[in-house]
Amino acid sequence: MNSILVKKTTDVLKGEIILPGSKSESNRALIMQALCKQPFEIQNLSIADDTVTLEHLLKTEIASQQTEINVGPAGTAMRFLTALLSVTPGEWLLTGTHRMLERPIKLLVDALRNLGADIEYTGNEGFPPLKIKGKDLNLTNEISIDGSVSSQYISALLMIAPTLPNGLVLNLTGVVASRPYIEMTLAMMAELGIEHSWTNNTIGIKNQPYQANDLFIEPDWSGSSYWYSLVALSKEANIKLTGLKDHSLQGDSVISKIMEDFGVKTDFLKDGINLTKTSDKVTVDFIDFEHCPDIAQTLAVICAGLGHNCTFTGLESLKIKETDRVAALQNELGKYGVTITQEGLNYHIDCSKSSINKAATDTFINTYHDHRMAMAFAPLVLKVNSMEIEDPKVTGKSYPHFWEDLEKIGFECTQSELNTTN
Ligand SMILES: O=C(O)C1=C[C@@H](OP(=O)(O)O)[C@@H](O)[C@H](O)C1
Ligand SMILES: C=C(OP(=O)(O)O)C(=O)O
Repeated sequence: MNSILVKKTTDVLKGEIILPGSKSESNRALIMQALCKQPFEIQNLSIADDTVTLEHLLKTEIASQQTEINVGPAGTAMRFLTALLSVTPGEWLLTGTHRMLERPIKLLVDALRNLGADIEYTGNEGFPPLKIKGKDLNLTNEISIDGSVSSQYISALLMIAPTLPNGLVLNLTGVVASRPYIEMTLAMMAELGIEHSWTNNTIGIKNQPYQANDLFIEPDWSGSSYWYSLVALSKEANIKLTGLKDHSLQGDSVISKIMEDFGVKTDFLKDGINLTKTSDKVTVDFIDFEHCPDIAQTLAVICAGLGHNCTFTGLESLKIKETDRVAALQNELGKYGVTITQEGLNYHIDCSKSSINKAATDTFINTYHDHRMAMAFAPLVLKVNSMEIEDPKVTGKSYPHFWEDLEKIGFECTQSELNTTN
């Protein structure tokens, strides 16, 4: 496996970055395109590996009735295709990477089975691979699902809902996590003419046709978080992120508000946003990530970089993502003496024994097949002089040109064959 040596060449960051399109918006657009009877265009589709994979699966493998459908590490593709293939005539084996086979899917499979789907586990009960026989789902049109584990299950059900003979009445139980992703799904469906009702915890969608309408994918706010981090950890910075808008479908756009408390100002321009560093002071010590789990790693590293003790909550879903992200953060921040300790649902980040900023340290960062581990840690180089990061290609999952963009604003990134046993 390769690694990348990242060095800073300046403390003053200036430049303009073009982020990839949102992978969440892109993957929804592709599923809806497959469900819509008339063609439409998707503009600014993400170049993320997960989106490229999903597009290939839909337009080539599923279209030509290949039986084995492998989503690789793409969680949304796994969950969205489980629902889509349940209503697509054919016999399918849906599988993914080793880690994907550890990511739970029982709640979604149970919900689909209650609607009438024919799905079997071919490995461990509750986990992919799944053997799916696609058919009409007409056992009932009203089901319940626990909303506290993954919003992806709910988005998957909602997207097929208008194609079900009697539509869908979906009751959400428990505390609904990652809610903005459900709102994103419904908002994009609305762009394609789909009406819904959402009263208390019940979402209703009648049987109705998707209506063709070209979709535009906004740049990725989750990917913007690494640039916010670079600005927060710099001495001086002025970075433009092209194309991002104030009113976004992406819940991770909340990063612009969160970062005000970390001394980063966001100016919304006609064609993007401008980030400037305004202060070294941090004015927040408790952050809830229940509705924006993908930016938790970024913020943990920002706190470590600024030597700021902080309590995080809403991290439950992090344990079932590309890796156990809480454990991964504990291991890698631990290399700098920063600890994360759990107390009930709260996680305390303690920098009192941190080696960051005290002396130049060359540390090897393991990435656990997780794009966000690599990208969340890279900005810390501003405080530690240089670091070596495992498996640079891992960023491809959402942001393939991340290292090139870092070089553009003045970092040296040198890829090398890894000869350690890390
Ligand atoms: O629907 C989506 O596009 C996503 C939903 C979130 O997952 P959970 O709902 O499992 O938290 C998020 O973490 C993931 O990166 C993308
Ligand atoms: C959790 C993520 O993706 P997924 O669940 O789609 O694999 C992510 O991109 O951070």
